[in-house]
Amino acid sequence: MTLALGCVADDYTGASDLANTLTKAGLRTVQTIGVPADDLALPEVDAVVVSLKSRSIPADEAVARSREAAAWLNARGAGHLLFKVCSTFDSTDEGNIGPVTDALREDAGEAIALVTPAFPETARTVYLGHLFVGMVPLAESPLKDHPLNPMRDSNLVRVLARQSRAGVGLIDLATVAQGAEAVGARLDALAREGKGAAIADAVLDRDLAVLGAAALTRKVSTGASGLGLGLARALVAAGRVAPAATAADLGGPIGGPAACLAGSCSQATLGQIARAEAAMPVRRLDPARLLAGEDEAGAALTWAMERIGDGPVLIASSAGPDEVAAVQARYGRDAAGHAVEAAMARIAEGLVAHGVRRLVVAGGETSGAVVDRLRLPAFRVGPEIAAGVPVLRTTDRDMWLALKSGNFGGPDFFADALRLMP
Ligand SMILES: Nc1ncnc2c1ncn2[C@@H]1O[C@H](COP(=O)(O)OP(=O)(O)O)[C@@H](O)[C@H]1O
Ligand SMILES: O=C(O)[C@@H](O)C(=O)COP(=O)(O)O
Repeated sequence: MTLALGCVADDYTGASDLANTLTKAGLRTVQTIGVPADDLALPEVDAVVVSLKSRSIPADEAVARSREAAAWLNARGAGHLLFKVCSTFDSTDEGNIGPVTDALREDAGEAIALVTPAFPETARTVYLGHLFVGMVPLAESPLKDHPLNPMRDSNLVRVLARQSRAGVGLIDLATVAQGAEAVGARLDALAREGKGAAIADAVLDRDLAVLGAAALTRKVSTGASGLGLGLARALVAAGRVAPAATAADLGGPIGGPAACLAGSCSQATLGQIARAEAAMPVRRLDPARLLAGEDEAGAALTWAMERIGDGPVLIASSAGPDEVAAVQARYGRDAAGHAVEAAMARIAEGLVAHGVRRLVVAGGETSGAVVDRLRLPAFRVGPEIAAGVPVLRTTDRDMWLALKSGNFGGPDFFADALRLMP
């Protein structure tokens, strides 16, 4: 297998978002969980997205795991390496986007990497280095209250500079509007000034096509699904990939019981859970009781088993910013997050042990915890449920999954997802 594009994603929902974008752009794509074992059988593909759970771990560990993934992809001839980060640039000043970008760029022998989280399809745009989420700057969006990575600075040149060894420059929209050569020249100029990364503006998909073409002339870039789209278009335009004529055959219906799990506390997910109440039984975990050592997971599982024969159920830990802050103040941010993730993973394991083969998970870290516990090695990518969220089919057994980024999906996401998972 010779890969046109190798991708290292810092979380599992982000990886399926990217795999969805690449598939839609015509690249045959597979998503693996972690670095694949040597004996994992993978179909012939143009792109592999290696999913890591490295967004919110110590930077040195994120660097080590990303390097391992990059080495696996490079050994399969990856022509270009994309480090997939969140379109809302989720990270803290202690890491991990800067350190991983520095490491992958240095390993590839490059002086500078192009970086952009722009993803206009989901209303993430970058102008003069400032990230906008919908109509507001990042620091005024709900991401300011993210439980693990509260984003309080919209200026990504500043954000990335605080995380990076080398300096960070800007490729502004006026330069992007001049085309890929102008972007390349700007990258060269910034590299001569000693910068190791450049935040690139992008507002429309056509800006991403320019950035993709410019990025492809180097070995490494960092971005969200939008840059993936740009790279995919550039690969097809350069004749390095023949766009797949038909979507991969993912196999027939699986049937049986279905369940949804939500650990995201994003505004979008909170709204989707409220809407789901009309369509299915919803059980809310009590994180305070869970952290106090009560068997919330066991109780939720018993509750689910009593109902799942009649239709899908939803179990959610999600809470609004005040409730999350109260739990974190008492138990600590990481301890609270890990305890809730562990409970979700245990519930998922119990559901699958009782025959659930259609599972929807909301939240990046939550999806990581669940998929790891279920030991799923890789996914093929199916139809899109909502922008950034595809249906996934496991490669080693008959199971449908949807891994939803907290922020993505329409108001009826849970019902929409289950409709596409027969
Ligand atoms: N009620 C809660 N209180 C505190 N933390 C929570 C609560 N519910 C979920 N969490 C934690 O918040 C984090 C949400 O992150 P994640 O699953 O990545 O969602 P998103 O996709 O919105 O970023 C997880 O670590 C999860 O365990
Ligand atoms: O780029 C994005 O916004 C998503 O692909 C993503 O990474 C989302 O992360 P979570 O919200 O933590 O799921």
